[in-house]
Amino acid sequence: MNNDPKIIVALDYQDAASALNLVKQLDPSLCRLKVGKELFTAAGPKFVEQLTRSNFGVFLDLKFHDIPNTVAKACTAASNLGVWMLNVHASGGLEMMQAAQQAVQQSESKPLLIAVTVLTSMNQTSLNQVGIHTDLTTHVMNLATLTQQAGLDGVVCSALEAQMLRTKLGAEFCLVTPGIRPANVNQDDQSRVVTPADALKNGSSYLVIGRPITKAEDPRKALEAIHQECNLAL
Ligand SMILES: O=C(O)c1cc(=O)[nH]c(=O)n1[C@@H]1O[C@H](COP(=O)(O)O)[C@@H](O)[C@H]1O
Repeated sequence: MNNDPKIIVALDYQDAASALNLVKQLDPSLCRLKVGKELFTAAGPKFVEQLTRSNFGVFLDLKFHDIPNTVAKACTAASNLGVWMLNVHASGGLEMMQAAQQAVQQSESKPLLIAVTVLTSMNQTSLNQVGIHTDLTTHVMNLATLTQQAGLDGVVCSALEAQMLRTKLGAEFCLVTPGIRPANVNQDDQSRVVTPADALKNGSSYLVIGRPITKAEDPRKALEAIHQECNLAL
């Protein structure tokens, strides 16, 4: 029995029924679940509570990015759902992240709070297009350093940056890495992709995986194959 599953399955579905159809094929010892903007908007907080009650660790991925007071209040509401992890955008700034962290620490359940650095769908060109001309890797490092300074538990980044962040920010800092693609699997809209085994070798704490599992003919088998590829306990 694995009490700290490394794989977080992204439940990117349009309704609760479709999500539950996948969840019933999975097991809390094999993975955690991520509820993002699509499913949360369609199925709401009650559905998140239903998942947390079913023993799965739930990562509520709403990537809050607003003024500090608004984000802090949103983090309180999210913490009260009993989730395991939630996130904000690091580019919201130091003050916003500190307010978010304070709200989480004042909650009863104190979930892990992490901040998104540069989305894995972005590359240097897309970063330049939004007016950021810093080298992408340096920008990730700057935002991750700011996140640590704000007292958060970790960041969302690409596993391409995990090694650098692990060395600079220490063993305890949580590195959550989406953009995971087993070899020979479609890259979809992701730009910065890494295989599951390489991501763990690079120092990722948790791998966020959506379509390679949810769109597989047999999602349970796809999840187990990733465990085997990474030598993770089944
Ligand atoms: O915060 C996230 O989870 C996230 C951050 C990021 O930089 N890139 C990224 O892909 N994600 C999420 O991770 C999941 C990746 O899904 P797949 O591309 O289908 O594996 C999606 O739910 C994204 O919303």
